[in-house]
Amino acid sequence: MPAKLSVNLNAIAMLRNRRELPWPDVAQFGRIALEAGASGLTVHPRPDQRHIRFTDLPVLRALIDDSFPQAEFNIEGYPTEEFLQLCEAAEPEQVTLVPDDPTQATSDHGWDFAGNRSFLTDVVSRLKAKGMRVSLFADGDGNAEAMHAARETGADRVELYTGPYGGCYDDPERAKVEIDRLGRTADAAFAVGLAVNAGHDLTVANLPALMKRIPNLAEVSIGHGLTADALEFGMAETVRRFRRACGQAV
Ligand SMILES: CC(=O)[C@@H](O)[C@H](O)COP(=O)(O)O
Ligand SMILES: NCC(=O)COP(=O)(O)O
Repeated sequence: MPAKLSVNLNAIAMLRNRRELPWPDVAQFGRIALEAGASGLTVHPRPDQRHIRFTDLPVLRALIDDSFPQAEFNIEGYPTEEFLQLCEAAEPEQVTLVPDDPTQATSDHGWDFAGNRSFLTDVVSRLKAKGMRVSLFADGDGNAEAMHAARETGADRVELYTGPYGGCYDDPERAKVEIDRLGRTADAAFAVGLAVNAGHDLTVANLPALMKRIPNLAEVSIGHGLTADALEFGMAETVRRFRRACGQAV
């Protein structure tokens, strides 16, 4: 079964926020992704709104509802009261809870499930009562007990944090070690009845080996690598368009 692809729009939003201008248009890039067959859109609104702004959420919700009703909206973040209220207003199909500190540059670890059992159980139950699927960001460290504890919170899925694997792009031997750890974590998650997502620093180059070890991955969410490829593969045509606008014969 192929994994679903949810396109993370944070990097597009970060480019937009460099200027007080409405481009690149986050919703337009979401539309392009969904027209190209992506299964859904992911955003990770951080408290300082440095990339996704809270006002992006209803726009993306409307895009999916009006034009891509089969697609899913996935909102990721640390479950503050503000974040939970944003989710309740945007009604994403999936919420991915991430143990981020507000000052973190990006997500870099999964939950301590045992240490946050009661907090996570309350949050999961609040979101599920409103019909949202809940996924919990998890280290891919092969810890089977952590998957038991994740299951006990009532969550539906875990999202394996693949950053350490993504960081092995120039070290195939270390990549094999990380794949093995991620694979053992996924096995433990499946054994307790959790479905498994994965994300962070995934690329066209590193996805196939991950899919081979975890063929039942439900979904991958990808932003940074996918946006980098979009720039690379769209650059030549864009330069030609600008040359035409300069009056050049192209
Ligand atoms: C949970 C996760 O791995 C992604 O959401 C990642 O944190 C993207 O966030 P940034 O785009 O802010 O780095
Ligand atoms: N959940 C991970 C995600 O949405 C995207 O992470 P990245 O591809 O931007 O590293």
